Amino acid sequence: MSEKEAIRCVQLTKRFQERVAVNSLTLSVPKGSIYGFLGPNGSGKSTTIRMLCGLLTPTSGQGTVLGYDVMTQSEEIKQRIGYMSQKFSLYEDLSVEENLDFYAGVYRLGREERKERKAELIEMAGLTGREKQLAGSLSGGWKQRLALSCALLHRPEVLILDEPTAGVDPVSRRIFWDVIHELAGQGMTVLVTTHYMDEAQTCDWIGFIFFGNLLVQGTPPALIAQHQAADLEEVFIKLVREEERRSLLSAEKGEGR
Ligand SMILES: Nc1ncnc2c1ncn2[C@@H]1O[C@H](COP(=O)(O)OP(=O)(O)OP(=O)(O)O)[C@@H](O)[C@H]1O
Repeated sequence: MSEKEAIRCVQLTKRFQERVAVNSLTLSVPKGSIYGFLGPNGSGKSTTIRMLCGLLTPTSGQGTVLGYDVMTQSEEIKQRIGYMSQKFSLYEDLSVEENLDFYAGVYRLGREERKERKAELIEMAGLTGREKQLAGSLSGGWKQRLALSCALLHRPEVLILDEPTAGVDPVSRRIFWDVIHELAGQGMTVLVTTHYMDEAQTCDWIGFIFFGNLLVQGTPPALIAQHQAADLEEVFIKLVREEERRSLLSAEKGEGR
């Protein structure tokens, strides 16, 4: 693993019984970059993320996060990453501040650090004045920024976000992505899944996964040029159609997937 890589997977594979959810995935995320992980529903993005976070054991292959092995060093990884799952893990009956306190406790922050981080993150998320508001009464965009703040309390070096903006309005999405870019500008590595191509367009790197297979990886302009497409959405559609044609052909030849 190079010093410049934050995340590396080599032939990472996850099977659920007969189903191959992630098939021999090899990818690399440079430190300080934003890597957009794209693919249709059910293509293996969340499964990959769960393996990288140490929440799911790979069937085979290798994965490292900041040089730590996902198979054997998941505790070291968990201490150094911030993870936001598809369903924000907030306590709806706790206030903004109480949610932050809860996660500060999980990350075992000392009193002073807790106070300092809470103040910084409340400001960063634009939650000033809402400290006493119940998380359950916040709109989607605020919930999302609170969940991000909770994931950042322990100053992680890598941020892993699984569809953080699903169902959030365009203005909130824009504010959220401004924060993501600011964090990356400060050296944070971000791995993020999204179905929104306007968001993907602003990533430094893109990986497209389909039925567990990583089809392509590159910068948005390089992928658009390679596929002679107008934009990333067209690249995405072309890749999916090509794959569907290929799997149809192999099914006709009796090869199966
Ligand atoms: N715990 C599990 N047991 C069995 N199959 C699973 C499990 N988790 C995921 N799968 C299957 O693995 C495949 C990949 O799912 P995954 O959730 O990783 O896809 P995804 O790309 O994140 O999809 P989405 O965009 O809908 O979140 C799917 O076919 C899914 O049904």
